[in-house]
Amino acid sequence: MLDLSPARPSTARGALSDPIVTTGGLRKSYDRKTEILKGIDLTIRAGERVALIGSNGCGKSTLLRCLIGLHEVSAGEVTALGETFTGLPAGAQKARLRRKTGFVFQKHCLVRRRSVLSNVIHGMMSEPGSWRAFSQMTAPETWRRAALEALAWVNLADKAAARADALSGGQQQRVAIARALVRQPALLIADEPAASLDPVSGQDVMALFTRLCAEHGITLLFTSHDMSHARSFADRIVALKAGRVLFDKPADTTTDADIEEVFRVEAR
Ligand SMILES: Nc1ncnc2c1ncn2[C@@H]1O[C@H](COP(=O)(O)OP(=O)(O)OP(=O)(O)O)[C@@H](O)[C@H]1O
Repeated sequence: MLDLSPARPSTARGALSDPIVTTGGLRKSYDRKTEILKGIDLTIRAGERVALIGSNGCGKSTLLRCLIGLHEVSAGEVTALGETFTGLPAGAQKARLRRKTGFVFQKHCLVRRRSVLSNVIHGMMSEPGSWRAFSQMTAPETWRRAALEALAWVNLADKAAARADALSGGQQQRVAIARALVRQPALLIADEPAASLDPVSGQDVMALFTRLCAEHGITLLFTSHDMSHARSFADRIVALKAGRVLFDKPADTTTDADIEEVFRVEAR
């Protein structure tokens, strides 16, 4: 059931909260020829909002997937949400990681013909008895209530009975956010969540989920090609270039020159 108490108190200014995700020397290759990530050392602390930036194909999505055990790490170690692993997490670790993590992707991947409410209930899939999350008809009452509550967070409670494909793209992305947050995960991973939206809807969606994460004490790691989103909605910006961390600094001290360097094409 959802905890509807006020947002958990944030860490006192200046004090460091506990690490939620740590990597040491993380390397990733999909084949023997190309190494995508060449030794990533990263720490993300509870309650932080971190933007991961970098040019197309630099490995942002690969890193996100390695952190939560969706892709195998070739070398190095990951500790995420209390689970430490090399390679891939063991089955039980993977299940625990999955339960504590929410995902939002560029393509919201809703089941088009199902109701908005059923789609949000699908967010319960990793819970024990997950078959019951298949539809609102089979879901326990507590899950239905949690899903309705999550829909209220994204201002779509009145659309609960509508078919998912009857909503606009921006509304569908808000449903995907409700689905990701319905279990109140400790960590929200968002891979270009606003990329398929128009500028105004994209801004609204970013503002909405960063506010919800802050209110519910959820740590946020998102990728974006929109530097205004990275600067406005993250506390920290981590830039990847050529398989390494180019910089990792507070968003409010990241300069235009820093950003230019991220996207500057090296002379061959
Ligand atoms: N499952 C996979 N199998 C093989 N290669 C992959 C796989 N996923 C990604 N890659 C390759 O890894 C590299 C990094 O891809 P990735 O999607 O992580 O980059 P990205 O920074 O997220 O890119 P974009 O900004 O374009 O989304 C690319 O060369 C891509 O082709």
